[in-house]
Amino acid sequence: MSPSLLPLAVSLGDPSGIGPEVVAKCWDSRHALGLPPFVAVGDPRSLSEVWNGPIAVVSDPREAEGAFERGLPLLAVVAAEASVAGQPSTAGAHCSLDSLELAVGLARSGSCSGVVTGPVSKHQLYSIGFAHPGQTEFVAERCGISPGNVAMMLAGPSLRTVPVTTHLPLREVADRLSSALIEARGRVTLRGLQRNFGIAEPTLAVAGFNPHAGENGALGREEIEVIMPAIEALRAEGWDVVGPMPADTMFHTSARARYDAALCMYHDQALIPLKALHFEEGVNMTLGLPIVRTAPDHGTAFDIAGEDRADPRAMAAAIRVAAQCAATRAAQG
Ligand SMILES: NC(=O)C1=CN([C@@H]2O[C@H](COP(=O)(O)OP(=O)(O)OC[C@H]3O[C@@H](n4cnc5c(N)ncnc54)[C@H](O)[C@@H]3O)[C@@H](O)[C@H]2O)C=CC1
Ligand SMILES: NCC(=O)COP(=O)(O)O
Repeated sequence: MSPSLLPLAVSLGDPSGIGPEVVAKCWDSRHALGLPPFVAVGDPRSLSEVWNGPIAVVSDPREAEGAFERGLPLLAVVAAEASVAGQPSTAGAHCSLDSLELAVGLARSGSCSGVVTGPVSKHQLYSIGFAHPGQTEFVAERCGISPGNVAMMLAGPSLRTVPVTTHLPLREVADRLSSALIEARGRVTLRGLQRNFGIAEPTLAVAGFNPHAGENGALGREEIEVIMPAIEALRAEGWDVVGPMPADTMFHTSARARYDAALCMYHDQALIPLKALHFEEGVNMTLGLPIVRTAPDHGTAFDIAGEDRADPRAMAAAIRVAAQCAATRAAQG
């Protein structure tokens, strides 16, 4: 069986969040949404609490394709206590981590064609000792890649963005930015566009850090001293890189049409434009890994969990993009 035909592993995320609901809704609408076979990984009770559709418990992902038409295939990770939608718990945090671990392992071992991760609560994970900023860095570590050599891409139909720095206090961003980090994230992004999206000669637009990209140094010198050297280093390797661009004018319609991805200096600079344009279908993808990993762009949404209000389209897009990227990679060999 070609790797792109293997099922995807989809972790349910925090069992008290909307992950179980959106995964179940994706299975319900699998034909209308054009979704490939996938196997859910998580606590069966978190699904049954919010959904009365059929669950096909499997013990091996190879059973998922055959089971996919009769029920939502599930590799069970049973939490120490049953979860309550909207009420995060320590047992739920452990379950979300165990589910993530199993799902990533299935992709790493080649049993699944990639992993789609359901939303977890960082706060809950930190409270049980999770030492990574997010799932991105956890998956990177499990794949033997240093966090500096992966990139978190947020992708929607008309925009892809990559933050250079991710989950850290805003006041620490300026100190964390370095030419080496910007260059590394830029290179991972450019290679990731080729590897996952089949864009042979990608164009990367690099955002400035200060208002008006520093106004020639009058409003900050990061553009001159930190960002420009990284751009020049990437150009010297032959990459098509533009910038530093003023961040407030690089996301309107005609500006977006001129690049394949925007490299942004911090989390909200990248995620605000993406979620403003594409919240309902935004996909978070980790570039630089030997495996395919995607996720919906939203979080656990504890405020609406259990109310049948969760929109499954971002999870569906994450599943679809993972399958497309796995197929693109397989075709490249
Ligand atoms: N990939 C991941 O695992 C992510 C996890 N998070 C985590 O999620 C938790 C909550 O984060 P928030 O900032 O509140 O973001 P959030 O995305 O969970 O919720 C923001 C708002 O959007 C709504 N919303 C989110 N997804 C929705 C959907 N599919 N359908 C309908 N409404 C939806 C929520 O009800 C809420 O009002 C945090 O602990 C954070 O760490 C946040 C983003 C990504
Ligand atoms: N804001 C994006 C986000 O939280 C995703 O993080 P990760 O858990 O996928 O690393």
